[in-house]
Amino acid sequence: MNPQSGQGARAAVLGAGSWGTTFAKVLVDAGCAVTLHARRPELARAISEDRENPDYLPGIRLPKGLRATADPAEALRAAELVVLAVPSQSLRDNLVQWAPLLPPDAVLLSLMKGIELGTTKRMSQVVCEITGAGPDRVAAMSGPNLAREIAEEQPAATVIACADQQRAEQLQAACHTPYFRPYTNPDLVGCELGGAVKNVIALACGITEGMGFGDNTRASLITRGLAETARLGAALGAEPTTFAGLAGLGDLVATCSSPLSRNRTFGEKLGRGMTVEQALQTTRQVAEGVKSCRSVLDLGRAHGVDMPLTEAVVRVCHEGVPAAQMVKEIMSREAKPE
Ligand SMILES: NC(=O)c1ccc[n+]([C@@H]2O[C@H](COP(=O)([O-])OP(=O)(O)OC[C@H]3O[C@@H](n4cnc5c(N)ncnc54)[C@H](O)[C@@H]3O)[C@@H](O)[C@H]2O)c1
Ligand SMILES: O=P(O)(O)OC[C@H](O)CO
Repeated sequence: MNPQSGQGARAAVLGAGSWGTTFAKVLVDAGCAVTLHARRPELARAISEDRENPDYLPGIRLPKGLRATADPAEALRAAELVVLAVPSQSLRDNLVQWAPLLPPDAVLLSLMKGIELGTTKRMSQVVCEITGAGPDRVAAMSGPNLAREIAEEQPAATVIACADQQRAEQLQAACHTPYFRPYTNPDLVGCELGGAVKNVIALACGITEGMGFGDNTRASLITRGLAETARLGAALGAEPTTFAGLAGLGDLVATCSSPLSRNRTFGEKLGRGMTVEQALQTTRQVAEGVKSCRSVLDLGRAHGVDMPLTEAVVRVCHEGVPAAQMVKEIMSREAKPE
């Protein structure tokens, strides 16, 4: 990548779901040369030739310059920037296959919002572990970024988090368009935690929405969800101000409020009485919080952090506790100062 500016970088985007495809479009619109990797050849063909991803972004016209391939080696050839956009729990397996194909100096950008089950690692930690890349080459992007709105070029902002400020600025330049405004932040831990925990809180918001509760309930969940995210962040060395920013409050508000959110929608189905298995059958895209609620809770427990909303979501999603009982339990917790 050009050391002064990431503009015009050769980029590979691995994962042609809704966010990978949308971000590939953003990069093309910002002037990068982009190849998108889709697992299925027929989807790669539709993206390259019909300029549409009918499975994940139907009706969105993709830019002419966007090429897609089902061959990861072809996507990664001579890439200066490698963008990772697969479900969090499948990153490790995918990356083990892709690692030998990665150009040695490529910058690695994670778009994922989850915590790995079993290891409780953040996605950038998994990337460093599998690829051997140092923290100066690994970054994460997080913020209020519902894919479909951005694919429609509705204005939005985001955060590029990297320990290396110059790297963060390169990435900022690589994806800055008239409709997509990236900020930088050196707090990788805080930005990644914000993205992972908001999915869990969005599930809680969806559940209460499905039960028929309104805006006071949602605002209470957002605010107390932010409090437990910030507590976890403090225990892990994040900057408190990150949680007041786009990757914290910004993403919480967007995800907890939007009918486009897969996590909120999933929660709504649970709140209306579906089981997790029934809800899973109705959705093709990933709702990260369903799995990450357990790893977030494990992370909190390992650091002695109280995360009552996360715990409540785990109980509904994985322990068969009815949503109504969960609400009763949350509301009757010991009274305390804010
Ligand atoms: N969609 C959004 O609005 C959005 C916005 C910001 C961040 N994110 C995050 O980006 C990441 C990717 O999300 P997405 O929305 O693109 O997901 P998606 O479900 O729309 O697509 C997932 C993609 O990963 C691929 N994949 C590779 N290995 C897989 C496996 N083992 N199982 C399932 N799919 C596999 C799929 O083929 C598909 O192309 C998630 O962590 C999500 O939280 C999404
Ligand atoms: O659709 P969701 O719930 O995965 O949320 C998408 C984005 O993370 C919103 O910023």
